[in-house]
Amino acid sequence: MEKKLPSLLGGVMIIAGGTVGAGMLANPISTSGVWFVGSILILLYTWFCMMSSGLMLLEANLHYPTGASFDTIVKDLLGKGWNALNGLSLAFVLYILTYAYITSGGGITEGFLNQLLSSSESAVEIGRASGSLLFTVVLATFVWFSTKAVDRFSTVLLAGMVISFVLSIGGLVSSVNPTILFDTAAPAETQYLPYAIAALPVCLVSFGFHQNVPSLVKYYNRNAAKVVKSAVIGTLIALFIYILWQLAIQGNLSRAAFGPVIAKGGDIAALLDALSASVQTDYVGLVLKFFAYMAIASSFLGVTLGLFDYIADLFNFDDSALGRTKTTLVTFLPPLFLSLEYPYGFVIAIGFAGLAATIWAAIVPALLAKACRSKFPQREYTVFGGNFMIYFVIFFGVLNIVAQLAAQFGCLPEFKG
Ligand SMILES: N[C@@H](Cc1ccccc1)C(=O)O
Repeated sequence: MEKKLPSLLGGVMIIAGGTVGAGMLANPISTSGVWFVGSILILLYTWFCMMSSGLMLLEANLHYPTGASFDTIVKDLLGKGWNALNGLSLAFVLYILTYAYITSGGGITEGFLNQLLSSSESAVEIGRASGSLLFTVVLATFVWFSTKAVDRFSTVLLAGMVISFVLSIGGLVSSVNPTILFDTAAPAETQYLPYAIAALPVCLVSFGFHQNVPSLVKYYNRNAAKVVKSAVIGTLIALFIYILWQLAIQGNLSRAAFGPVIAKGGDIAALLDALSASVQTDYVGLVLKFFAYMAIASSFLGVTLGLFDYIADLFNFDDSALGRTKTTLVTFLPPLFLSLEYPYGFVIAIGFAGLAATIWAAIVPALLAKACRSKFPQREYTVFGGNFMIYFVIFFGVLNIVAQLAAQFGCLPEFKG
């Protein structure tokens, strides 16, 4: 008798949960130059390409035994060189995201503690470094303790995120101001289009979920139709949430008000403070801060758990208390030091994560699909659109790389608010 497969809902939640994360916090800032209408088009384009590349990964994955890792598949289909590049870009994304989460989580921790410890007579300033340190130590302890501890805590965070998102977004969406949203009060010569390209790599990060594809193949016992449906619906849910988020932020905070936030490297605490100042109710600003905080913490746990396992494997650290301590130090110390040295780098770091994620989450999956179509005559599942889609996704990947490099070398116009 065949075992019953888990319901579709489970897979949709795995994909939606893996996709939605702190990456979305950077979207309104990185798209402040093109503003709302342009940002929706960029999100749609990015969603379509990232969803398709996820399906290409699935196509390649199905030619290998269940549980086969990225490493096995890339080595077999594309060779050692690509595999090394793939592994490096993956590790880089995990490290740089950890740094981004520490800077932003540290900033919010600092703000909360300053508020909590200060009285009307004496203002307490614990400083950014203490905020980052505290944020990292508390969360890293969960990771050090066990995967199960991370799992439990993530579930609590996820529930908190859903509640606070609904509470704050409701208020913000109802107070959207069309003059701000469509920037109708801006002078006629205002330019938007030149800022479109720079937003791409940041949006790409917010649609990254590809590390979950192999687990889903296992979860549904190689039933391709279920995995496809989960990936499409799960990423559509993410798209819907991101559009609501754009509406809430860019409908309340004017384009010009992004200047000071950008000057602080797109610091999330700075964004939330600016927003609190422009919406009337204190309560919305506060709930939103909680939302952002939990989004950062849950992404932090997800990403660092992946990094932890990767490092333990790479250095052969065992699972004893001492082994786990070594792994914890190698996982968390480099990004922690970087964040103490450069505390305002959230959006810049997300952009770099986009550059590296382009390799393993867009270009490599397309190349894998292409290679497996010529290597294996038999096919269980083929992504729609034939070779055209392969080139479409590769073009998207190359465009993202060019965008990030051009921004790096100062060849793109920079929006400063
Ligand atoms: N999408 C995740 C980050 C991520 C990027 C790439 C791969 C996996 C995860 C976020 O928004 O936080």
